[in-house]
Amino acid sequence: MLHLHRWKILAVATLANLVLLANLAAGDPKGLEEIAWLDIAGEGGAALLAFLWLGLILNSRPSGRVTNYLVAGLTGIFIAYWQDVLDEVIRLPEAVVWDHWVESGAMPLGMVLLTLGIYHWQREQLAINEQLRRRERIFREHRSFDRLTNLTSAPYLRRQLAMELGEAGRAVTLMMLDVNRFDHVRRQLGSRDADRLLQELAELLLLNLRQDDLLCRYAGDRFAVVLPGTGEREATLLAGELIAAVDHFAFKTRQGETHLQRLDVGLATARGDEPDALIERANQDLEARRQQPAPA
Ligand SMILES: Nc1nc2c(ncn2[C@@H]2O[C@H](COP(=O)(O)OP(=O)(O)OP(=O)(O)O)[C@@H](O)[C@H]2O)c(=O)[nH]1
Repeated sequence: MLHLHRWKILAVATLANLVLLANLAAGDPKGLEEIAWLDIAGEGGAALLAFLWLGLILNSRPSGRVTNYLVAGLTGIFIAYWQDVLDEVIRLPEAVVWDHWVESGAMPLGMVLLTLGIYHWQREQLAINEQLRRRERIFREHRSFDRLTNLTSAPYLRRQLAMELGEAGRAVTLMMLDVNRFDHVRRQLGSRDADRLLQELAELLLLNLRQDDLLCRYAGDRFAVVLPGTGEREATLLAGELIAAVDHFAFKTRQGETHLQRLDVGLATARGDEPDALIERANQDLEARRQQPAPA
């Protein structure tokens, strides 16, 4: 990500150099015996840490308002400490006052901007968490994520189901979704477009689910949805909505051709099952529905 922010990095480096040049132009280097090394270590260490935080922020964030606040805040803090360090090695004449402004002005300004940045960052994170809910539901475990779709995988599904099924008195339905004849689709489109189709289908399904539902990639072209607090009737309605959404999804191949696909669905509402038994029933239901003739 650092390459996205090269202007910001250049601006901070230029500012630090300007402060150094202004100190050199206005003052004289102190003798070695005058230097308080402990102060240099403390203030220099703080400047270095502020610079390191700046690098870490820039390396992990896209451009935008929140990043600008964080960078401006940390730059203020870094410059204040940098001036502190320069004060230790360069003696400025009594008449010079701007160094006090750099030190005492940049620090509180930096703190205010950093606080604003952290406040907006927190709001941004809450919004992202809301979006991630349908992928993660209750806990976050990044080793469980499927690289292609960014959805969680079958072991994660089992753990979530175990938690849901442990909650007495609450209906839970498991929905299995499978792309019809995906093997044929993969041969027709090629692996790269088939990969992209799976990714886009995952996004489409997420968009059509409710806040508390959990979508996982069960295996290959099979997805699973945990529907908490949902009985058979409601789950059937939801399944119909997902089928309709996929029916109307006009996937575009890299050649710009339209490809249409169909989703097969299986449902199983928990009746005291263990996770594996519920998954098995949902898979069986999917296979049984496939055998039924398609509605005219
Ligand atoms: N491109 C791509 N293909 C995948 C991926 N995972 C599984 N597949 C392919 O998905 C196909 C799944 O085939 P099947 O299990 O026969 O399922 P199907 O063709 O949908 O058959 P039905 O389920 O009976 O409709 C295989 O060709 C796999 O190679 C993936 O991540 N990317």
